[in-house]
Amino acid sequence: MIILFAGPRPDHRDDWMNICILGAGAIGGHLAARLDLAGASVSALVRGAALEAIREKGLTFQNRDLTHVARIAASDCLDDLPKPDVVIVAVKAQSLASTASTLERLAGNGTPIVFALNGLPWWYRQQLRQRFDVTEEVPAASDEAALSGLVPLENVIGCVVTSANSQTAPGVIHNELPSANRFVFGEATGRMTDRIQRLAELVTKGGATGQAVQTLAPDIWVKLRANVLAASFACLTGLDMQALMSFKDLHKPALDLQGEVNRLAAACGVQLSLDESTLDPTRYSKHKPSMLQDLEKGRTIEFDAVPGATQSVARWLDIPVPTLDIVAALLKARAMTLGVYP
Ligand SMILES: NC(=O)C1=CN([C@@H]2O[C@H](COP(=O)(O)OP(=O)(O)OC[C@H]3O[C@@H](n4cnc5c(N)ncnc54)[C@H](OP(=O)(O)O)[C@@H]3O)[C@@H](O)[C@H]2O)C=CC1
Ligand SMILES: CC(C)(CO)C(=O)C(=O)O
Repeated sequence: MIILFAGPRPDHRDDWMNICILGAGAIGGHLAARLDLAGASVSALVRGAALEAIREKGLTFQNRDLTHVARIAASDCLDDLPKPDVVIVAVKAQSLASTASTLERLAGNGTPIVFALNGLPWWYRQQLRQRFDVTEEVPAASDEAALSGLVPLENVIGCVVTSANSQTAPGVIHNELPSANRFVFGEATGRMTDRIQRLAELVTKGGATGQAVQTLAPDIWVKLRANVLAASFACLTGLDMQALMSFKDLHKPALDLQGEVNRLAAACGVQLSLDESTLDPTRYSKHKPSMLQDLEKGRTIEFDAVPGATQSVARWLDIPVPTLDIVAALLKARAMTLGVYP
């Protein structure tokens, strides 16, 4: 079931939902702005230069159609912020472990926690392990090891984000394509609930596309397939999305990679077909995928959550993924050489 909300922007503040964003970078900042525009009470658990900037000047969100300055409560201490009805986590996957004690505390109070990250989510990997009786141990340093057991699945809401953004200065978020901002919410338990419908409604009121779905797995796999391809190829070549897809020599390996991810998705119950339209450069902007943004800034890349986690599923299910293995090996070598592999 898919529920899509569309409605006018309200001119009043809804008091019924206090939403705390943990990690107000590109995606967390985008969501904070949308929810503020929708009238929710938004706060941010944020640190460093971004905290100073948001306190002094507010959080600035801009694209070619809109500039919005959200005056939101911000702190690096949860106790300073209003008690949240829901928390949205939008850190990089390799930073999830650093949020574990905060999330354990929130989950202990029964607070719903939305995970708005790329890659195969820790909670979905946990479900796949159980479903396929995977005996391989959970890697000790992984987000899955840090969070499973601390955050019960009843508290977990997944969010698949399709939206191109970057943080251009602390507390300043640039959104690349105003017409392509989609946030899909789904319960880890696979139920349709009021809370995911409310989140979708707020995001839509804030001017993006919000959806609530009963089963998030199809969206997870479609987005994973796009990221495995775009993020890996971009990091290997340094090209933005439009330039990448304009380079026709990449189309054959891109389709091979798509086919491999499709086979993994099918084994997990999600049927996908090859989508050649994703290779059309006119669909894209000059956005550099967030993984390339990190690589260029010398920050650790989301290798483990994106190509790495995809390879793990292939090994669990004994499905060959030769193209993915080559791409992942090259990416890992490049990331290690640059010192950005975890
Ligand atoms: N950027 C994009 O266009 C898209 C990104 N995504 C995905 O969204 C997720 C978030 O990415 P993105 O927004 O780009 O990442 P950013 O790096 O822009 O933002 C992450 C923020 O989280 C902060 N953070 C990390 N750990 C903590 C912590 N323990 N407490 C408080 N703050 C913390 C970081 O602060 P600090 O800088 O101090 O480390 C940073 O400000 C990723 O999984 C990404 O792949 C999905 C679709 C598009
Ligand atoms: C490519 C893109 C923008 C798609 O939403 C993305 O996921 C990223 O930059 O990480």
